[in-house]
Amino acid sequence: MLLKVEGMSAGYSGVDVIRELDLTIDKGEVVALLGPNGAGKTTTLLALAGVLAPTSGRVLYRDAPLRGALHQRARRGVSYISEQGSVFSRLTTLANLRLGPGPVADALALFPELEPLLKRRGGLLSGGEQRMLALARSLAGRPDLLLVDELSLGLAPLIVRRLLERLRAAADEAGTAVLIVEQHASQVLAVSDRGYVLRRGRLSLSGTGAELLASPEALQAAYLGAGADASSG
Ligand SMILES: Nc1ncnc2c1ncn2[C@@H]1O[C@H](COP(=O)(O)OP(=O)(O)OP(=O)(O)O)[C@@H](O)[C@H]1O
Repeated sequence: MLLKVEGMSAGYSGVDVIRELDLTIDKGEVVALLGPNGAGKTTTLLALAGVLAPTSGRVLYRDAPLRGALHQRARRGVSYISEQGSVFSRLTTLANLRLGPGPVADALALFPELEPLLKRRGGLLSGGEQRMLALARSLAGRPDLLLVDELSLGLAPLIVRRLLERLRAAADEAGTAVLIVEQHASQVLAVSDRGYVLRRGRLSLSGTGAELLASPEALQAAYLGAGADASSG
């Protein structure tokens, strides 16, 4: 198992907003972390990225504790793309790519769409182009574990599909394990091996991507808190 999270709790100012989470990710797996607004998805990623310290539980990465700040985790192959896109808005696309952990040529091979945009400042790129830039930069470094927050926020479905397919390819071709946070379930589950649904900081449902897609009622119940719900705390 690449990543094993056991009983992880984390929050802000001494108040836990995620509680006792258990989750695993294997090499080459795409795992969706789903749930309604405020469920704790971003908080989970922040805790795994080293931005936020868990208040309890263990996080094992390749059987050893995952510790330290984001840059220290990056050396162990962990990459994190925040909801804001992780793009430096005053730097050009090219400068953004050069700051990345891998060759610029590799980033451009993954997203040739960026080629005509190399001289443009990051802040002037469209939302979709910024997401491509962030993904290209990260994937060029061939991370072992990629944590991605809200890829689809405000983007056209076609672009979302392109980005998700790139992530699936990174998992299949480079063995990257991807944990992807999404509010909208169906598109991401279509490329995911497994999914977890968070509700009010606790896991309320999990299954394979196919299982979760095949049972929209269970998924909806997990979001709304009806039916099979373990998140009443
Ligand atoms: N910096 C913060 N300080 C205090 N509380 C916070 C902070 N960030 C988030 N929270 C609270 O923690 C809870 C979980 O937030 P989180 O952002 O992890 O949810 P989410 O599932 O990612 O939601 P969304 O889909 O809306 O982004 C929410 O109740 C939120 O208000």
